[in-house]
Amino acid sequence: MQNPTPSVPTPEQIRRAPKALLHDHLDGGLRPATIVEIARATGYTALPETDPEKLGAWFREAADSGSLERYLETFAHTCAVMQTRDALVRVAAECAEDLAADGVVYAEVRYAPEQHLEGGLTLEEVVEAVNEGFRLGEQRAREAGHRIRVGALLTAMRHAARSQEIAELANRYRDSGVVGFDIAGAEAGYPPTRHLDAFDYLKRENNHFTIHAGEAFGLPSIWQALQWCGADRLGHGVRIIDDIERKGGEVSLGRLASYVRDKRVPLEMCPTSNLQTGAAESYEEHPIGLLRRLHFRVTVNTDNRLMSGTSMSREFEHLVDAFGYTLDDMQWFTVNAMKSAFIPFDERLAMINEVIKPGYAELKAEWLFTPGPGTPPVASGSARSGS
Ligand SMILES: O=c1[nH]cnc2c1ncn2[C@@H]1O[C@H](CO)[C@@H](O)[C@H]1O
Ligand SMILES: [Zn+2]
Repeated sequence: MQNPTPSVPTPEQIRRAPKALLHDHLDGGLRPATIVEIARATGYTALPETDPEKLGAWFREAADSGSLERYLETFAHTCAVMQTRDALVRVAAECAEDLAADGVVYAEVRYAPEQHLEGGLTLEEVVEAVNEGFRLGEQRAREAGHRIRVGALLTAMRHAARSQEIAELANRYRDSGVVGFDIAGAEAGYPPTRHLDAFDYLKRENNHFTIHAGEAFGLPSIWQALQWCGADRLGHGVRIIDDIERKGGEVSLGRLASYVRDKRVPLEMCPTSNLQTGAAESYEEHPIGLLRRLHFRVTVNTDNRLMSGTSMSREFEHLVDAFGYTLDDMQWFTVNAMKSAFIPFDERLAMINEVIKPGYAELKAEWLFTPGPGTPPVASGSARSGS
């Protein structure tokens, strides 16, 4: 038998492969059945569908509009059912369980605490409820035979004016479950420089942050996020492709693209989400293919599992179909993500060396133990030697 590697992984191998996720919205990943149940229990009557399957389809279709603004409108319904302590604990626990069942071993999950105050919770109570949910989900995952570690990123909404407050909140909880900060929401008209105070504060505190940039808006947004705000990572960053010129087989990088590659700035790419908001045309044409070839620090992410009907495994399946990626490529993306995580260096290294690499090594060795064509069938029943 020949070593079939490097071969295209099967969906089952993709699911079992250890994965690291840096960009996933808590309010973009609820189970449709949970939305329906919480809506019923809390008296929220504005859901467009009350059958879970139809509701899931509604989210995918409504988000599939080609515009980031329309995509974001769908979050009104998920946020509406995330206004009580119990709901937040439940949603966060299910998030950790769902990611773990999909083979995610490390996740940074983000949400905007300011969007969960309508039921009377304080910002602190929101953070504590979500943290409690993540711990519960990690424990349930362990009981089900999966290992996952989840950290929270606190998001400030870019159209609002609470970023300083949220940055302080992220700093206060940095040793208890919160690993960093982010800004999200409509990009056009709301440049990241509106929130310079918050970023300056976090830098002075030696804390970490990522910025949604270069998704619906182009290079100026990426440039500001990096050179004015000092972002550690870029949420999406797909438009960096606008600073890369291709003529025939020749590729040349502009100053900003060079900077991003030279400084190993992590790009949190979310292919399916980009197709829905119009930031990319198809998986085959998604900039991730070129950026990976050019050795940018690219990572693969889900963004919003509910709105995009996706999971980490599904994102990888699409990329495997489009680009023929192998387990080695998957490992490369996963190690990139782990290197770019906001937890301490020693923990990242241990995750790479003790969890991710052994996980891929095991999958890559599977061909050695699959029975070849000449293998005799296993005898069943009474055929015992010497009797
Ligand atoms: O792809 C995105 N781009 C910008 N903002 C987003 C995206 N996905 C979700 N959110 C926004 O982030 C908030 C906190 O999780 C969500 O409520 C949504 O408004
Ligand atoms: Zn996002």
